[in-house]
Amino acid sequence: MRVSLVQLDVDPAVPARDRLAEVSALVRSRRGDHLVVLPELWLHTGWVYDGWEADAEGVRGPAAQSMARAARDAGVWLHAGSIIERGADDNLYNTSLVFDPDGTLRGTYRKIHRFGFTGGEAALISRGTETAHVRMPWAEVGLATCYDLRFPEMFRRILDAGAEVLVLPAAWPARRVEHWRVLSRARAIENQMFVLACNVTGEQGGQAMGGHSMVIDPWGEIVAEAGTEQTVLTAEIDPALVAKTREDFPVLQNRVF
Ligand SMILES: NC(=O)CCC(=O)C(=O)O
Repeated sequence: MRVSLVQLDVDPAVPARDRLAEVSALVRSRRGDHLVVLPELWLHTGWVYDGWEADAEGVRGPAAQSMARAARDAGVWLHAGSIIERGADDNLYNTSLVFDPDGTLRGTYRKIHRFGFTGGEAALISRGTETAHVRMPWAEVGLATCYDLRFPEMFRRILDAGAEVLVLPAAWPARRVEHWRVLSRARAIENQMFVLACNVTGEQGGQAMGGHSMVIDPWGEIVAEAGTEQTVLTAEIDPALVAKTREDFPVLQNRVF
C-alpha cells in the first residue's frame, strides 16, 4: 500500500481559495498512490480562528466537493484532513473527511478532544462523540485528530473496532514536536498498528508549526519522517505486518482493561 502524507506550509495570509486550488492540484498529482493524507484544518487554519464562524461549511460543501473531485481525478483514497464543519445543529466541529477513488464520501470524524483549555478550539468548537474508522481495500483505518493523540484510551477503542492503520492529521506546534514524535510512536507500539501522522509546517498565529510528519510501523519503527519543509512524504507499507506483529509478540492478549 503506497501512502503519501502531504505536509503543507499553511500560511494564514494566503486566501483560502488559493490554498484550495494548490492542494487540489497536489492531490491530482498523486496518481499511483493508494492513500493520500492531508493535515488538520489546512483550509481554515488551525491557529487563526477569526474566520471559522464565517467560513465553516457542511461535509458536502464546496471544499468537500473539490476534494471529492481531486480524489476521483487522481484515482486515490483521500483522507482530506479536517475542515471547520457547520453541523445540522448549527454548531461548529473540527471534522475529518475520507473519500474513495470514485469521490464518494466514505467516512467522517468529528474531533473529540479539543485543544485550548479555555480558549481557541475548546471554546469555539463542539466536541465530537463517536470514534470512526473506514474500511479500505487493504486495511481497516481508524481516524483521530491532533490533540486526540494525548488520550491513549481513545486509541484502545479504535483498536477494539478493528483498526490496523491509524490516520492522524494535525496542526501541532514546533514547541511540542518531541511530544508529537514520542506519542505517535507510543500509539503505534501499544496498539501494534501503523500510524500515519500528517502535520503542517510554517507559521500560524505567531507560532512555528512542527512538521515531522511520520509513517510508523506496528513495531514503532519510523518508516519515513519529514523535516520542517513543505513536502510529500511517501512510503510503502504492508498492512499484513499488523497481524504478524500481533502474532509474533502477542501483548494485546494480556490486556486486563
Ligand atoms: N491542534 C491541536 O490539537 C494542537 C494540539 C497540541 O498543540 C498539543 O497537544 O500539544
